[in-house]
Amino acid sequence: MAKRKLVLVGNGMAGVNCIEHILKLSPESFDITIFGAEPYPNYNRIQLSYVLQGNSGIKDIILNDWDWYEKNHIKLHAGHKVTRIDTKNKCVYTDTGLTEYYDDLILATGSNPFMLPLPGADLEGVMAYRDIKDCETMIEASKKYKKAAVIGGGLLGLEAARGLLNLGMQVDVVHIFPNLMERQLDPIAGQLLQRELEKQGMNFLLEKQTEAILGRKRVKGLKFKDGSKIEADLVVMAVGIRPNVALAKESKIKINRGIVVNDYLETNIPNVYAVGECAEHRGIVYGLVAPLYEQGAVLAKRICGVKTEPYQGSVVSTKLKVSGVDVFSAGEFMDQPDTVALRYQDDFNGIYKKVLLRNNKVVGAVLFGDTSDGARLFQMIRAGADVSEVKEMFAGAQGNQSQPAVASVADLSDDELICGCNGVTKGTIVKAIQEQGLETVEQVKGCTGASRSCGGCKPLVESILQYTLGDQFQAVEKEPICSCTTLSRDEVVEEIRSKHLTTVKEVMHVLDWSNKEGCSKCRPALNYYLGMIWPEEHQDERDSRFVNERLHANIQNDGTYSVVPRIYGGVTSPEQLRRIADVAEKYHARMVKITGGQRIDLLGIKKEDLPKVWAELEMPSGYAYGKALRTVKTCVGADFCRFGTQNSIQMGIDMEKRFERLWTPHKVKMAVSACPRNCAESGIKDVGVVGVDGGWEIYVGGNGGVQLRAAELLVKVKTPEEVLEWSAAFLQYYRESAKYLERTSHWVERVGLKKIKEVLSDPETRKSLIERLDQALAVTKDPWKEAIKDQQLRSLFEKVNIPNTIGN
Ligand SMILES: Cc1cc2nc3c(=O)[nH]c(=O)nc-3n(C[C@H](O)[C@H](O)[C@H](O)COP(=O)(O)OP(=O)(O)OC[C@H]3O[C@@H](n4cnc5c(N)ncnc54)[C@H](O)[C@@H]3O)c2cc1C
Ligand SMILES: NC(=O)c1ccc[n+]([C@@H]2O[C@H](COP(=O)([O-])OP(=O)(O)OC[C@H]3O[C@@H](n4cnc5c(N)ncnc54)[C@H](O)[C@@H]3O)[C@@H](O)[C@H]2O)c1
Ligand code: SF4
Ligand code: FES
Repeated sequence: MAKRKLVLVGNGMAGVNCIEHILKLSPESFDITIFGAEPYPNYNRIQLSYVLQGNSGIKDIILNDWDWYEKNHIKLHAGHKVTRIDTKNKCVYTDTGLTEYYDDLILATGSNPFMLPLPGADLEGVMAYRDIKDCETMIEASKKYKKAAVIGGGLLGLEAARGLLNLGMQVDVVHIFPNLMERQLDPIAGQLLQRELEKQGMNFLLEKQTEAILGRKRVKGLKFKDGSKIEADLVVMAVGIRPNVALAKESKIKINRGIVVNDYLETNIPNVYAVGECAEHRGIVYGLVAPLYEQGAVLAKRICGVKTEPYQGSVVSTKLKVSGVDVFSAGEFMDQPDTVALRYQDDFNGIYKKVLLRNNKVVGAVLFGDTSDGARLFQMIRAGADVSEVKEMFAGAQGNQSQPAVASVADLSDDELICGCNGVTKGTIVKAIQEQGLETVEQVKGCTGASRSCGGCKPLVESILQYTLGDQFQAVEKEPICSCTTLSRDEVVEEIRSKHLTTVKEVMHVLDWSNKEGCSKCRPALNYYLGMIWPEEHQDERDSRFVNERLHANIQNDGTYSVVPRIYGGVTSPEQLRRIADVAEKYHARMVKITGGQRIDLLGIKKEDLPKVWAELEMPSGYAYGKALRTVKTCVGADFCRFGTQNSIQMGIDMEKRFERLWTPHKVKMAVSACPRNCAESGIKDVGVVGVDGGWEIYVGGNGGVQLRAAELLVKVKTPEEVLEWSAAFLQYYRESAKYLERTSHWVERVGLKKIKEVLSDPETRKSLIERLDQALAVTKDPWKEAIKDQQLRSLFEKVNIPNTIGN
C-alpha cells in the first residue's frame, strides 16, 4: 500500500512527540516531512533554563539529533518557515520557495512570546526568552553588560532572572502584582518564594507597571507609571505567551485564541490537525508540555487509525526550575468560598503546604520548601481523591519531617504518576527496571521517557531505582558517555585498561557500540581516554578530534583562522613582537588582538597560510584551540611591584614550560600572582597560585566563564619546586579521573575538594601521579613544528578541505 504523506509544521516539542508516537504505532505507514522555522533539530525548550543557568550546553538539550531524522526516513527542513497552506490542493509553501503536498497535515506552531507594546520596545537589548537564539543573546550580553531587568515575575521570568544572576549580572525583576507567580501560588507561597530568591541575590520591584523603555539606540533603563526609574542595559520580557496562529489564520483554518480543535485534535478542515501550544481545546490553550504530550498521544492514534479515548483536557502541575528553591503547584490554589484548606507551615525549616478541598475531594495543592509529596498530590487531584488520604500525608509531615524518599516511594501505588511531563507511572518504571535490567536514571529515561522533559522527576526516578534494586543500586549515577553505549565514563576507562584496547575503533567494536561509527560525543572522548591511559602506545586519531584541534587553530565565523603563539607567562620581547608584526602584515591578519590570557592573537588567517605563518613566527603553538593547558597568566611580581612577595613571573614561566602540550579533559587555565591582591586573577583559574609571606598558596577549580566559581585552597607550600610538584599531581589526578569535557570547576565539585586533598596529601601518590604525567609529556610534540616538517600534514592545509564532521 502506498504510504500516506504526512507533513508536520513546527519542529518543536509537541509536534515531534506526536511523530514519535506515530512511528511507534505505525512505522511504515507514512512518508513524513517536517518543517521547522528554527535551524536546529528538535530540542528541549524547557531545558533552555538549565543552559542559561550554566548547568547544560545546547548540545545536551537536543532531544532528537539529525541522525534520528535520517534513521526514521523523515525529511527535515530546518530553518524553513511555512507561510501558506492551500487546504484545497493539500499543499504547503515555505518562505524559502519549497512546496510540499500532504494527505495529513499537523500544525504544531507553538507560541510567540508576548512583547508589551511599550515606547522603546524596539531598542537594542530588549528581548524575549523563548529559544536557543535568545539564550545565546543573553549569554553574550552578560559578557558586556552588567544590569538586567526582567519584566514578569512568572515561571519564565524567574528562571530567566536566575540564569542572568548565574551569568554575573545584577537582576531586577519587575512584576505587576504584589505576589510572584500569582498564576500558580497563593500569597503565602509567593512571599516565601520572594524571600528565598532575594537571598539568592534577585531584586524585586513589585506592583510596578512599566510605562516606557528608555534609551536611544540601546536600552538604558525602565520608567514606571509611578514616575520611578531604574537602569538596565538588558531587558527581558517574560509576560506570557500567545498561540502562534498566523499561518492557520491566513489559511482560513478556524481560530479563536488558538487553532480550534475537537477532542481528537481535528481542526475544521479535514485532514488538518493541531497540537501543542498553538491549539485551543474546549476553550483552553496550554503552556506546559504534559498536556501537549497527552494531546499528541491521542492525535497519533487518530492519525494511525487506532482506537483512542477522546482528549478531555488536562489538570496541570508546575515546578519552578531554580536550584535551591522547591515550589510545586497543581490544580486550584486560591481559597474560594466553597473550598476548605489543609495547611501545614514550618517557618523554622521554610516549609509550607496547602491542599485545597471541595466537597471533601482534593482539587489543588501548593507546596514550598518540600515538594516531595508533589507527585502524590497531583495524582490525588487527577483522581479526585478523598480527604482522608491527605490527612494521613499531613500527619506524616508533622510527625516525621525527614521521611526518606525511598520510603515514601514505597508508599506510592503502581498507578501513581511519577513523571508528569511524560505521563509515566511508578508501575511502568518498576516494570521496566525489572524486566529490562535497568540500573540508571538515563536508562529509565531511554526506556520509559520519564525525566526526559523538565527533569523535575529525576530524584523520584532515582528513588524508585533504589527501592526496586535494593542493594544492587549504585548511588552514583551511571551516566552513559553518549547514546552509542550504555557504559559510563568509568566503565569505559576500566574496560580500556583491563582489555588493553588501544584504538577508538577497537573500543567501539569490543564494547559493542550501537552506532559502529560512534558520534561527535564519544569519538573525541575515547581518543582522549586512550591517550591518557596509553600515552606511548596510542596513536592520536585526528579524525576523532574537534575541527579546531585537527587544524591547530580556531576557526572563525568567516571561515578564516586565529593563530595564538605561546608567550610564556605573558612575557615577550621586542624581537618576538617584530616577528609577530611582520607575519601579521604579510599574511593580512584582519586584527591583532591582545587576549585576556596575556598573549597575542592574529585573527583572520587563511587556512592555506597557517603552516607558513607558524614557520615564520618561530614560536610554539599556544594551544588556544585545544583541550589542553592554555595560558599561565602572571602579575609583575616582586621584581617590580612594591606589594610583591614572590617572583610570580618566573613561577608562571616555569609552570607553562612544565605543562605545555599536555592534553587534558577540558581547557586548563593557570595564573600566578605574587600577593593576595591577585592581579593575575588566580582566584578564578583551574590552578591559581598566590604568593604569600614565606611561600605560596595553590587554589584549584576556579572558573571565570559562564558559571563563575571561585577557586578553593588546595594547599600552602614553601618553595617553587613544591608548587610544581602539587600542580603536576593535581593536573594528573584531574586527567585520570575527570570525564572528557568536564572543567576542573565541575570536577572539583563532583569529586569534592576533601577527597582531592586526601588523595594528593600522600607523597607516594603524588610521586606516582607525576611519573605518569611525565610519561604523557615525554611523547608530546609541538603540533605547529610537526605540520611544518611533515609534507603529508602540510597538504592537509594546502589542498584537502577537511570535512567538519565534528564541530568544535
Ligand atoms: C525557557 C522555557 C522554560 C520552560 N520550562 C517549562 C517547564 O519547566 N515545564 C513545562 O511543562 N513547560 C515549560 N516550558 C514551556 C514548553 O517549553 C512549551 O510548552 C513547549 O515547548 C511547547 O511545545 P510546542 O511544540 O507546542 O511549541 P514550540 O516548542 O514553540 O515549537 C513550535 C515550533 O514551531 C516552529 N514554527 C512556528 N511556526 C512555524 C512555521 N510557520 N513554519 C515552520 N515552523 C514553525 C517554531 O519555530 C518552533 O520551533 C518552558 C518554555 C520556555 C521558553
Ligand atoms: N517551570 C515551568 O514550568 C516553566 C518555566 C518557564 C516557562 N514556562 C511556560 O512558558 C510560558 C511563558 O511563561 P511566562 O512566565 O512568560 O508566562 P505566565 O503567563 O505564566 O507569566 C507571566 C507573568 O508576567 C506577569 N506580567 C504580565 N504583564 C506584566 C507587566 N506589564 N509587568 C510585569 N509583569 C507582568 C504576570 O502577572 C505573570 O505572572 C508559560 O506557558 C509557562 O507555563 C513554564
Ligand atoms: S598581585 Fe600583588 S604583587 Fe602582583 S602586581 Fe598585584 S599587587 Fe603587585
Ligand atoms: S516531570 Fe518533567 S520530565 Fe518528568
